[in-house]
Amino acid sequence: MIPTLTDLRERARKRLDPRVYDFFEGGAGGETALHENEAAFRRLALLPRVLRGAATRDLSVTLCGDRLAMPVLVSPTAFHRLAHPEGEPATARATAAAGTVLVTGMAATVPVAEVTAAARAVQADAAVWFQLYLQPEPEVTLALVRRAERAGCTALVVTVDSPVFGRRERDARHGFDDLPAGLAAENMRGLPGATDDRPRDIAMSPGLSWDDLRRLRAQTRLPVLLKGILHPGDARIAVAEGVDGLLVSNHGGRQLDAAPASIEALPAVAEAVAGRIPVLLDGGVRRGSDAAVALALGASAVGVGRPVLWGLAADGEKGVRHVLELLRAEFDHVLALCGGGSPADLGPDLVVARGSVRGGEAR
Ligand SMILES: Cc1cc2nc3c(=O)[nH]c(=O)nc-3n(C[C@H](O)[C@H](O)[C@H](O)COP(=O)(O)O)c2cc1C
Ligand SMILES: O=C(O)C(=O)c1ccccc1
Repeated sequence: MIPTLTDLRERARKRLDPRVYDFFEGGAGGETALHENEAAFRRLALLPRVLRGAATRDLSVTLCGDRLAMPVLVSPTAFHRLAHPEGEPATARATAAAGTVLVTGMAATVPVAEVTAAARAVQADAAVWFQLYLQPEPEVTLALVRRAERAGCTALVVTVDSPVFGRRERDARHGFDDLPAGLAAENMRGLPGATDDRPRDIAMSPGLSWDDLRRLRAQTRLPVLLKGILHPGDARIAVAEGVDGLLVSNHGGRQLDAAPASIEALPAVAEAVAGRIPVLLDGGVRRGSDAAVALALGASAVGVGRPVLWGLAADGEKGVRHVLELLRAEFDHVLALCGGGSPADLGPDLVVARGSVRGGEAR
């Protein structure tokens, strides 16, 4: 039997300390946004087209100069060594083998240069992006950006949905508020606020504005994507500011619990952006069909967070390889069943609401 994501999640649950499993799995508040991310996909259906003559399929997409073998990438998640002793390098090898992008980040338990090296050992031109939270002191942010540049990262992903940290009730119940001895956010060493044996804490910065983003963009030649955009007004500002891409996300339901499902926020953001920059989506993507729905509604690619942690906890690099191969095979299959030969063949006319007799938008 080929394990599905559900099987890997169950294997992860059995292997992990319940406090760690709940840290990975949980959301903010009553976990409405977390639940809705998956539920909203189930309220949508694909209306397949037929006889389109797509004899072969090419799943690849190009994003900010990097070519991805499929429109599924690995969203940044904290602390991979909590899932598996090899941590981020194992994830990086599996992601490189799948030919797609790993977004590593500030909360990685292995330094970014070791993560990019692991990816490149598998695939010489493997793409690794770096996620960061802008720190209140611009010089600290700049030091992190230089680390990412030196490590060979090819884009920066600035997470903007976390002016304050989400209220995670599972973590509060367990009293889970620090990493076990021996694990740390390794990219935060040697920065102001760090000591010899403890890296600087990751600060959330409610005072940030578009000025801070402009400063960052003036300090680097790397493309900058914003992660955690939900409002079309912010998407319009981002385009006007010259941002290179957006990631529509409610942070996997871990920040604003009252936020809509990512897939429900996507159409208005895609409309505001009108194709000028790539729009990505993460949150609740568990099937190739979810990726296809997101692409049809205007995403250029999707990210997965928790499924990668399940694979990593269940079986290390091999588990992550398996997760990405399942999503690739399912997406390829759904594309074929929709009569498509490439991601560009998926448009909004293919998506309808379940439970409505006439279905969806006017076609
Ligand atoms: C355990 C965990 C840790 C995360 N850490 C980060 C992080 O450090 N930075 C960030 O921008 N997003 C972080 N996220 C959010 C993910 O990047 C992503 O938005 C989310 O997991 C996507 O939803 P999914 O898990 O349903 O695929 C984290 C998510 C999880 C589950
Ligand atoms: O962003 C997150 O969701 C997250 O869990 C986290 C935890 C510690 C540091 C940074 C992010």
